[in-house]
Amino acid sequence: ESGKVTASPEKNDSEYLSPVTIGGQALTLDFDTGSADLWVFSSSLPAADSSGHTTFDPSKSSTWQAYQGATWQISYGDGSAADGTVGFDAVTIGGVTVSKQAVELATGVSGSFVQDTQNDGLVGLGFSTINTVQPQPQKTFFENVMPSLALPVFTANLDKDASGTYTFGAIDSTQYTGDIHYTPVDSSNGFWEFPSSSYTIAGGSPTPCTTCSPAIADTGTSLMLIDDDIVTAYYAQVSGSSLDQSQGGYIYPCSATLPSFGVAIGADYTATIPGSALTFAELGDGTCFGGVQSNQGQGIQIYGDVLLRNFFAVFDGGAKRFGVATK
Ligand SMILES: C[C@H]1CC[C@H](NC(=O)Cn2ccnc2)CC1
Repeated sequence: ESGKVTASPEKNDSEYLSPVTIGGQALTLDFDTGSADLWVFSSSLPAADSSGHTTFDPSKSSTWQAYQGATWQISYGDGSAADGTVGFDAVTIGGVTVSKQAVELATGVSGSFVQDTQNDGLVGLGFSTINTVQPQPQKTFFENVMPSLALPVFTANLDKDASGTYTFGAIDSTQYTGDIHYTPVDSSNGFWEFPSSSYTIAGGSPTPCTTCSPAIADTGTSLMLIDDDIVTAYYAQVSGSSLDQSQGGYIYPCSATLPSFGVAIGADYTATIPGSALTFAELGDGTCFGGVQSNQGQGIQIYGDVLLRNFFAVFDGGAKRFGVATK
């Protein structure tokens, strides 16, 4: 089997939201390859926290099975967090169903989730070694459905300020051009992680960097969070740019011309993003906030939506590899 769903961008393409049905209830969730918990706003949340959101009410699902005593709590790279209880229910994405998927009910959510009223929760598409359910980590939707998919893959075809597609179980050749360039994935940290040991700024042949941190493909992160030395070298090419503490990153006059930025996807492909696609947001006073920002020395580079929306991306759970193609 295979299925596809729309991925609709929020403002500034900060996240992409997709329709999911759980126990017959429709919610709008953020597919996140950088985590492995499927959690939803629940009817047990305080009304002040769930106001504006669609909530899942287990008492209204005839197929809900509570997982007595199980709990979960997660915190994300942007400082957001959520926690709660667990059960099992039928989860359908694009017509593909897992009959007994672990569904984590939020009884607590941090402020940024409360405010993001279009987002009713997350579908983690990382590896279940980082699932936070206690006493027993639970498998992701993709891990559960993989054996019944025509191909053990899902693809992300995100777009700039336009709806894209997530597809499970097929690689739709109408969604990309040329070859798909794959790299093996090291899933030992729970991420779609691969080496990225060269880069380009303003084109040219790639600069090797033996000290460059490995990278992860993370649909749940808006920006590209890159090793500090590379980010410094990038904005040295942007006239009028500066590191603005209050905004929390590099800003520049929106009239500036940004150089292209290319990053290695494994050993033999450089994914190059044109400068015109590297602004994340206009701050409203003629300055712009860059899509390339520092990873604050985290020892991992996070290739989020600023990269992914420029390519067709393949997450291959069968061969444990990640691939990109132009489109
Ligand atoms: C080390 C990495 C740090 C960045 C992590 N990404 C996220 O936190 C993405 N996200 C999801 C919800 N809100 C933000 C992935 C791990």
